Amino acid sequence: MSDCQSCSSSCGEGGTCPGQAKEPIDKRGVGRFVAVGSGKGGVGKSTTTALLAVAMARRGCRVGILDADVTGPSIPKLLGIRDPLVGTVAGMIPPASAKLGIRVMSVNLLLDDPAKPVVWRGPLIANLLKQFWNDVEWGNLDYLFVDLPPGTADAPLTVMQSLPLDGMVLVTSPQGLAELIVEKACHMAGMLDVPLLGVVENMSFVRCPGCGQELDLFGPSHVAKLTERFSMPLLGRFPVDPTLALLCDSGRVEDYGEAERLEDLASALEASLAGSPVKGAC
Ligand SMILES: Nc1ncnc2c1ncn2[C@@H]1O[C@H](COP(=O)(O)OP(=O)(O)OP(=O)(O)O)[C@@H](O)[C@H]1O
Repeated sequence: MSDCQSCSSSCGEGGTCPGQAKEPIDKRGVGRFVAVGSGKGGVGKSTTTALLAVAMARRGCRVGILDADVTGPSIPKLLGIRDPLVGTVAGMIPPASAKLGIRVMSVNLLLDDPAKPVVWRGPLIANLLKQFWNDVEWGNLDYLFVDLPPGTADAPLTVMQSLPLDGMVLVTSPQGLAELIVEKACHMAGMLDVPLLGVVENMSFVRCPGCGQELDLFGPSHVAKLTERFSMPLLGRFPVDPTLALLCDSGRVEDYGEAERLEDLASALEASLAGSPVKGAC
């Protein structure tokens, strides 16, 4: 937690000051800690988080996903994980494991009924997110992806301040509104000193099943403006793909067949991360 006594601000927020310097946090056995955020909800942030994890797991990397979207957790559903988790006597919780060995922690794996909503105020959610890092036996991982809650409010702020992030991947879609809101998330990352690793444009186009032509379902892309403005790379573009939607709905996102697109995504992220030394690279 930050120390308000050492801060010149009079915001009265009690430990959530965005401008305050972060104390270094031990990354334990995690090589790369990557947050995935969007600003706007519904653009495919969780799907992209899962695809990033799948791309790295297919390369033989040890991968985890910390589902920080406490009020809208969807990672277990995407990966077909249903069994609730049980803590050990020592108070630590082993994460769940998906088909490719992707380790997962999500609030939905702690609820008796995953359909019940988590109706908690900000401080409770903030504490849970810290426990997801401190009290989970993640073990040694090459990549830990964090599916951030949408927006720029309390919960994403807590994650970005209390986890040892190497950087953040932004997910957007071609709609003007999504681009505008993702800019806010970019500014937030800048305020918190979290490096922007790049942007993934999801739902970029739809391929005509008849002639194969790419159609701009949501209008022309604005992603080049975004990458230029914030000096970050475009990590990948994903089409609106009914097969992907079906795989997500049936908990089989790990079976997504676009091997080349996923490999390109993994390479682009790896290149973006290449600036700083890797611990436990796969
Ligand atoms: N490229 C795509 N093609 C087809 N369907 C997609 C694609 N990307 C995401 N979807 C579908 O869109 C829905 C929303 O995706 P997802 O949950 O990843 O969004 P989100 O941004 O994480 O949402 P929230 O902000 O509510 O957490 C899901 O049903 C998912 O299967």
